[in-house]
Amino acid sequence: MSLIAVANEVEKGFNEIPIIDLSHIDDPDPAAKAALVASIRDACINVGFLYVKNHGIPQEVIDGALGAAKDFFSLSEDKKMEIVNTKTPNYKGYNPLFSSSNDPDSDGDMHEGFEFGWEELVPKINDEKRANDGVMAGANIWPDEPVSFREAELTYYHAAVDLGRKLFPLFALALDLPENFFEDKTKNAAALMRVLHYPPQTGPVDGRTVGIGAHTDWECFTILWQEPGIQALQVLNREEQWINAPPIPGTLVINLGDQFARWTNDIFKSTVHRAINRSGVRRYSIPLFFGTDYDVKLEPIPSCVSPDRPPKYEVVTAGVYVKEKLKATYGHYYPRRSPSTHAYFVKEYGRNVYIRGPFPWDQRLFTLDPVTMNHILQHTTVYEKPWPSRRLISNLIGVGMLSAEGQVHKRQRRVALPAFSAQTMRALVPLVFNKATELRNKWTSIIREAGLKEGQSHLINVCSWASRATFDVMGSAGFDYEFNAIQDGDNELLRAYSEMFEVAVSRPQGHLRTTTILYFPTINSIFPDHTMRFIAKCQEVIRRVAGRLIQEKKRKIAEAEASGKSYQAKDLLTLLLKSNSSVDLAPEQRISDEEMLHMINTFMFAGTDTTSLAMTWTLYLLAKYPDVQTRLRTELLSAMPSTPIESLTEDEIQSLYAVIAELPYLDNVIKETLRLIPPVHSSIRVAMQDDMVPTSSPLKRRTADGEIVEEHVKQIHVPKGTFIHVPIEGFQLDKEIWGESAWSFNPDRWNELPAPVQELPGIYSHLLAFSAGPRACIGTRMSTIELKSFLFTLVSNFTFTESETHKIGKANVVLTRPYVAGQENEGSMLPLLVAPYIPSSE
Ligand code: HEM
Ligand SMILES: O=C(O)CCC(=O)C(=O)O
Ligand SMILES: [Fe+2]
Repeated sequence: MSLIAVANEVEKGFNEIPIIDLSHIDDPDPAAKAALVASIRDACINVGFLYVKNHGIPQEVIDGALGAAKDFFSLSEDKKMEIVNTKTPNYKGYNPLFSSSNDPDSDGDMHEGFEFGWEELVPKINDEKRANDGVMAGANIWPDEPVSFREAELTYYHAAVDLGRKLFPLFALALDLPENFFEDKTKNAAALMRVLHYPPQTGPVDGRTVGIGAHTDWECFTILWQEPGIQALQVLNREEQWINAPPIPGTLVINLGDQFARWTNDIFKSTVHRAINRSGVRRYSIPLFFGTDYDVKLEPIPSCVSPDRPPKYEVVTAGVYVKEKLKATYGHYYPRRSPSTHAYFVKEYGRNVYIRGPFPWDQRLFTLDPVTMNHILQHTTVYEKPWPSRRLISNLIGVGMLSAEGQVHKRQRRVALPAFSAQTMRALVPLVFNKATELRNKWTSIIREAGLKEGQSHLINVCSWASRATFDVMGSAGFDYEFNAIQDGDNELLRAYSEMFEVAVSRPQGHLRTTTILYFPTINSIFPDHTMRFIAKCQEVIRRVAGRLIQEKKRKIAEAEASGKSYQAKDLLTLLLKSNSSVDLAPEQRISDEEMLHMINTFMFAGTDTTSLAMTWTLYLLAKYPDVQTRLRTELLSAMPSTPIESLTEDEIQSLYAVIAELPYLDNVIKETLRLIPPVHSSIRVAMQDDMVPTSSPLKRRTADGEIVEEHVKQIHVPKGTFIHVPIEGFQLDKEIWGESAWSFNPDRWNELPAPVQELPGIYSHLLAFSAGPRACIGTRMSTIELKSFLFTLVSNFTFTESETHKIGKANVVLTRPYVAGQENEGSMLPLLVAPYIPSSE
């Protein structure tokens, strides 16, 4: 009977998973072998899953791998992040909680893992297998602790690979193929192994947050060890019921993957499965995925194809297939960890959660309740910025508005407010346009010098250019000073500022600080000596150069006044100085020259990188969503005057900007970027006294017998000293507030916002991106002018495309910055392919 006929006869689906005894695997008796093959064939055709007993992997080897895995996962997050998988081209190393999405519709898998591929236990100089294994190519990365980790995992790996090598002939026989059919296709053992850790999950399960989302495996077959005693794995049968696949002592699970389904034209099943750990304790599992060599073509075996069963799959190369899957699973353009962690908290514990920080005094309120957050951000005398984060900022830029509290802050904010009024901000428009045009010209000449032909594009690190541009704008709009950063960047003051700010986000152990700085601000508040000396040097330059600017300005204002005129410059410093000397200001409310310097520093610090990141992320999202880019460009071009921008008068620029400011799609695109990727990821406050805080969502509490009960209360008690996490991104990506599509980029959502959005505090379109209340951002208008003017100029003149070879990741290092995967140590970067826009090309 043909294989297809057999399949047709026995194909009946399943309600349980067969257990197959491998003790006869080497039995010379043909009948014993045939019986084994028949039972395997039945399992492969009907279930795609089977258990094997007497598999031959020694218990000590399993115990060793498990023990080392447990030790590894109990290391600190920072330690594990040293070998995070986005640093390698093929996702070897550590994948943090929620960083993978086996089910693309999920909110990320609720497990952390470690992945590696072929490697000899005793490394060989010329490891042919490793050199030849294509997709798996590139060295594994191992943690330096636990010290036995590499050896323990590799020992299990080789035992499992040996088992896999014995299984291939059985599968071949089950397919009526010669026993050695797969031999020349698996020379390099393209086997990937993962060790996985699933934290317990007790909150409601809604399919979006599960240990590992519903998926099929990608290779030929998987050898899966699961921790005894913990049910988590489930397999989907034909009736779409989830069948439990509990660990059975002494067995391993073998399940078939997509490569086999493709070889066999779906006669062998690659069955959907998932894992949810609701046991209340941690769970570990170890899958080893056994595929064919990289270059093997996944062509259907002739006996699996007939006129009635035509080929179901396009022929692809095995390695390419796995590579694509790896990218889809691990290569999100930004990690889902942070929003998933927030969603997980809400699901498990509700919208108001107390969490314990790393220190005994560190009790934190984590809230995603809009009513609670509004109270906290409005009551700035009760909720101050905690001293550790204030000290961090003050150490760098002095006590300016960002880090001051109480009377000092009030005084500074009062003096500064007039300088940021709508009217004075509008006066800056021509100056911002000048800078945008300068950047456009710079890019045009860079592209021209590259000698590009029509239709070609040039790789431009937009992140660095946006940063130069916003420094220039702040220099000239802020204090009438030309950094000339767009031109050459070689300016003493520019270097002092950028190097000093770099320190704030530097990488202490050669890896990025993640959100740690926000969650645990004390760790970073005390700089080591050599860093302090470096900062002192930068501060000395700033004091000298910027101090001189203040004195010069004061002299000019005084000179003008002496001659009966008023000094007419539009920069913030002039306005500040004027506002500070205004007759209605009592002398004790004036700020000193020293404080004035700290204000300048604060604007440099708070107003440049934030805006340049907003610009950078917008260009990135436009590259990522070409339809949005085209639609935006069409809108922008409709506002383009026939006269070149350079020849417009200041008044004409003002009228042009008045039109641009009202363009609806541009506005939507900017809002949507600031929502999806807010430059400031989160902030923190501390309660200076006991307080009763209003809440609009139930509190969850665990009773003595472990049950979770919900209490409907109107207020919660916040004791003095409690830290309050301000989850800016958390609110902006909340699916219960913004709807199911909250994590995707959709500028049109702003035409019709869901009702719960209106409840959000936030000074800018309900977003918390600029915060809310008396300590909200003072520069919202200024950054909007910058964003609109620059995007207008850049998007109408250039096209932006993602670079295939630069995978972009996002890290919260004080601000949310882009990094190129594998090049994190080179600093923040966002290379995009840029080409001049030629009207007929669209
Ligand atoms: C897209 C660009 C910007 C974003 C996303 C942004 C965001 C924020 C946020 C979230 C805060 C509150 C910080 C906290 O509570 O910890 C803040 C405060 C502040 N921002 Fe901005 N900002 C931007 C641009 C600017 C600009 C252009 C300036 C110009 C000078 C500026 C000056 C300030 C100042 C002085 C504060 C402190 C206000 C206070 O505490 O009274 N920002 N900003
Ligand atoms: O942990 C488990 O039981 C399942 C793991 C799995 O399906 C996978 O990693 O592909
Ligand atoms: Fe799987």
